[in-house]
This record gives sequence, structure tokens and C-alpha cells, in this order.
Amino acid sequence: MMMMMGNAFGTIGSSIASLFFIWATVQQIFPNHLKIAIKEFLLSSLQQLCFAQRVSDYFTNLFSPYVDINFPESDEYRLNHAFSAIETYLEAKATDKSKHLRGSQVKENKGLVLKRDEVKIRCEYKGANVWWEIVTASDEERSYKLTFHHRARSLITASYVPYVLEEGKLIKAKKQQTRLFTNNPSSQWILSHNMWRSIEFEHPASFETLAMDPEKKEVIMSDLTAFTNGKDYYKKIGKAWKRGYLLYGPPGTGKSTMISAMANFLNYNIYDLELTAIKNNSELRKLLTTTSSKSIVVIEDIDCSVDLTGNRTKKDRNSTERNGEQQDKDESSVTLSGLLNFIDGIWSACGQERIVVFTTNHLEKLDPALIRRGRMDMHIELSYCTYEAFKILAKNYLDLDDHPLFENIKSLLMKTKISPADVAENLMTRNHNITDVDASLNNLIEALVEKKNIQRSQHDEDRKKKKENKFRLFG
Ligand SMILES: Nc1ncnc2c1ncn2[C@@H]1O[C@H](COP(=O)(O)OP(=O)(O)OP(=O)(O)O)[C@@H](O)[C@H]1O
Ligand SMILES: [Mg+2]
Repeated sequence: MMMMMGNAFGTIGSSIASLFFIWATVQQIFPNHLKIAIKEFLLSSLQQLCFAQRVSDYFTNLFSPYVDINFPESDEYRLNHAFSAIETYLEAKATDKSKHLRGSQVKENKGLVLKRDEVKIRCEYKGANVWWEIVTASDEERSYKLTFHHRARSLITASYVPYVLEEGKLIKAKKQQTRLFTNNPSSQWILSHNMWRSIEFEHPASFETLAMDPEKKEVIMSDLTAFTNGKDYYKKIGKAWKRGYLLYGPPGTGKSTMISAMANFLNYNIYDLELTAIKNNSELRKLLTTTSSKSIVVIEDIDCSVDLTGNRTKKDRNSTERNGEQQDKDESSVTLSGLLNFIDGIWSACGQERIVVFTTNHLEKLDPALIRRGRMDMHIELSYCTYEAFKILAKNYLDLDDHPLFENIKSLLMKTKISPADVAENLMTRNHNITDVDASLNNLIEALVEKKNIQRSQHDEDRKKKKENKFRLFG
């Protein structure tokens, strides 16, 4: 039946084309008085054929067991997100089975990307066949046409289409290149998108190459994973979906490196907030409300950025909230209460899935209100290089799992405070090849011995001073 309808449709189309051909011929050959009669005849035939075409379409639709859904690229001049989600889904999922592919390498440093190069593809979902077709209209507007059997209508509309859109969005989010944002001075703000400038974030740091205690690393990674999967949990307990990490430790112990590793691990953007470029709390508020979800807001060296502790340390710590109100009135600078509001209040009201990270070299300098649990959920200490951390660096820099000099290094590390940055510096071979392993390890041993001697004499000096002070006190 459907075949017959299809044939009928084809015949009507070609008959209409023939009519136009006849008319073109008649115009050249026949005299004018005959032309009028033929024209009338042809017009009435055309009308009949158009009617037949409409009837044919009507019956085709009436008897066709197939249903179509169109997803145009834009709808009422606005981007249709469903279209791009479908495109991403089909490129990712349907490419494996495709027989016609297209290869491209748009960035020199990235690999070749293979994409499906077919107009129509068939997929299967829970036993039902569906066909996707990319259709280009005369005005160049593209749309995806989804065709399926009417029996699968509820399965496709209620389950398959939402599944495709959700998957497409997830794949897109995963593939999205992370960006590093830094705030512009307010004198440059014209529109909201001028508040931040951004570049592609291409730092290679990962948790794998981060030198720290493996168990501690595991705890942090599972905390981050639990956070990203915690949408329903946060909703259930009525808490904003955010998490604060305070990274503290001496210089060169990997605080900034860990932030990069976090961003790469979660595929989140980084907003590196330079507090010294912000005039007051209201600017801070504006900046923070324009950050996107799935991002890490970072304030490095929080103790140095702004005088957040100055007034407060002199005052009674129990009156935190009152002090906060007072400071709020001071609109000429970024204050501790402004920052607390950002973490607690405004923070909760806008956006989702945000992480805030503060770093400091001096934990003791920070106001307890700023770092109390609930605001900074996890305090992570990054400290001097341990033997475990050294082994990770040796693997990173020299591709070494073990070496006879390791024992010597182990005992020196137990007696010496050296940052992973210093260890890394010594392990770096001069010509960047790893054949000179012994020289690199000996370099490190030399540096460790030198540091140990300096630290020992410093320690002796401190003890001597303490003793002298004691004698002075007791006469
Ligand atoms: N734990 C670590 N694991 C791997 N590399 C590290 C680690 N710590 C430091 N490094 C190396 O040392 C360099 C400096 O480290 P990083 O900038 O992360 O230190 P930091 O703790 O942020 O220091 P600062 O307190 O001065 O800001 C990094 O580029 C990295 O190569
Ligand atoms: Mg740093």
C-alpha cells in the first residue's frame, strides 16, 4: 500500500514537471490564438494534479505508520539547545557504526577527530528503530528529523528523546575545554562579559602526578567525586550545592598545582579571583554572580589579598555577625563580611555546582570565622616532601620506580624540610632527557645535605637564643 502511495506521489510530481515542459515547447512553436487555448487546458490539468497531490499527501499521512519530530537549529530566532544536544549525541554515539566518516584536525596540537558524514542514520532504542536525518531547508536552516513507528510513540517521546538530550548535554560538558578566568579591573567593565577575561586552560597537572600522600589524595578525589554526583543529596538536605576547600602549607608544596589538578579532574572552569583588583563588596558581588556553574572560584594567598583579619582580630570573636554588619556599611573596600556573604548568602542563591578554594601559607593568620567548617568544608595541608611524595616525583621526572640511591634520599628526607618544588627542580635534567638519572638523584642528595646542614645550624642557633633568654629571665 505504502509503495503504491509512493509511486503515485512520484508520478504526480513528474506529471507536473511534464506540464511545464509542454508549456515551454508550446510557447516557441504555436501561434498566439492556439497558445491561449493550450494554456487554459494546461492550467486546468495543473489544478487537477495539485488536487491529486494533496489527496495523495493526505492518504500517505493517513496510512503511514511513521511519525516525525523536527528539531530545528533555531526557534523564533533563539538557539534551540535540543538541536546541538542531538548533534553532539549523534556525533559521539552513532560514529562507531557509521560507514561514512569525515576526518578533521582543527588544532595542530590535538589529534585527528573522526565524525559521522551521513545525512541519515538508523539507531535502535529498547527494541524500537529510529531514523535521524539532517534536513537543510531552503533558507539554509538545518534541522534534525526523527522518524519512528507510531507504535513506539510513547517510548520515543517520553524516554528516548529526553535520554538523547541529556546524554548530548553530558558529552558536551565533558568535552568542553576548561577555561581560566581572571577578573578585569572595574574601570574596564562595560557589560557583564567584560568583568572576566579568559583563556583556554591547558595546565597538565593531574592527581596522578601530584606528589602527596596517596591515601590523602584518594580522600580528596572521592570527596570531589561525591560532590559532583551530589545534586540530589544537596537538594534533599536543603543546602546549596557548593563546597569549600582550604589549601594551606609552605611555598612550593603544590597548592596551586592541586587547584589545576582539581579543574582537570572535574572538567570545571577556574575563576581566579584577584581581590586586590576589586574596589568593594558590591563589585565582589557582581563578579561572583556572573560566574558559571561547574566552576572553581579561587582566592590565592587569602591572608595577603586583602586585610581581612586586621580589625577583627582585635575584637571579640563571638561578635562575628555584629562586626560583619558594621563592615558591610564600609563600601569602600572588600571586607571579611563581604567575603563571608559571598560564601554563605549570595552564593547559595545563585548558580549551582561551585567549588571555592582558598590558599594560604599562614593558616594561623586567618580569621577563624573565614575557615570554620561549613564554610571551608575540607582543610588540606600540603607540606614538605615525604618519601612517598618523592617517589611520585621520581616517576614523573625520571620515569623511575626504584633506584639504589632511594634509600639515602629516604633517610635524608626524614631529617630535612624541602618542598616538592625544590625536589622537582633538582630532578629536572638539564637537557630534558632522562638518561642521566644518577646525576639528577645526586643533585638532589647534594641539595638535601646542604639544606639539612643549614636547618641544623638554624636549629642550634634557635636553641642557643632560647637558652640565653631563659638565663636573662631568671637572672
Ligand atoms: N605536590 C606537588 N606535586 C607535584 N609537583 C609539585 C608539587 N608541589 C610543587 N610542585 C612543583 O613545584 C611548582 C610550584 O608549585 P605550586 O605553585 O603548586 O606551589 P604552591 O604551594 O602554590 O606555592 P605558593 O605557596 O608559593 O603559591 C609546580 O609548578 C610543580 O611543578
Ligand atoms: Mg601557589
